[in-house]
Amino acid sequence: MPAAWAAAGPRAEPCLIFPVIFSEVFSPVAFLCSLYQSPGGKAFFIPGEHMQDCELEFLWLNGTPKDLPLPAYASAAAAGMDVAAALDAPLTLAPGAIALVPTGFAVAIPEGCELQVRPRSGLAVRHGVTVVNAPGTIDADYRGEVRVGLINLGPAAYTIRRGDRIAQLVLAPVLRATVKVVTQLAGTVRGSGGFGHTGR
Ligand SMILES: O=c1ccn([C@H]2C[C@H](O)[C@@H](COP(=O)(O)OP(=O)(O)OP(=O)(O)O)O2)c(=O)[nH]1
Repeated sequence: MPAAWAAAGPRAEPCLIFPVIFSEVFSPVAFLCSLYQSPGGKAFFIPGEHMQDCELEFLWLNGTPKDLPLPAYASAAAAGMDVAAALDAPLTLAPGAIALVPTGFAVAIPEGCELQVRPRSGLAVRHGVTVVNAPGTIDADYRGEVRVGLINLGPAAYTIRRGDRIAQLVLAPVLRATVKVVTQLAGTVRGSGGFGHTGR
């Protein structure tokens, strides 16, 4: 995990220091979404116990349902919380069909983070049912119902029932850019080569 996030390097320094100072002083929650600046100038996420402190507020929109679980991690180190369909009636997705499936809740995400709506690999590989806009983005300032856009890419119709786990929610940090117009970009070896220019 830390290696996967390691990347920002010295140029990210100004935007990394603020969240650390801010979070350490004001918000233990936001701390988890912050980057830590090492003496060597490399940025990385602090692994370990801090990552378990982040609190997401969930609000059931139609009262707490007796039959639906809260989004939950299925294993000790799972990255995503499985989320269940809050359907009133079964929904059959014909091959090629898309449906927006309700979850029955809204969330308040710590500023500086997003929730990604990602497919469950079992559903995708076994039945071709996946998140059509994967990864869906739940913005920190969104207060509407979280919904999951599903598409059936498989050859057979697939029925989703209330309580079925349809996707997973992954909390992730957000870096926002300041856009600056320039007349020339710094040169690189790759230059404008892309779209397979290095071969198969
Ligand atoms: O899978 C998703 C994706 C988005 N949303 C909600 C939360 C998100 O904050 C909002 C807007 O999503 P997005 O910005 O991806 O959609 P848009 O088409 O650009 O809509 P908007 O113009 O409202 O931003 O819709 C979901 O509930 N599920």
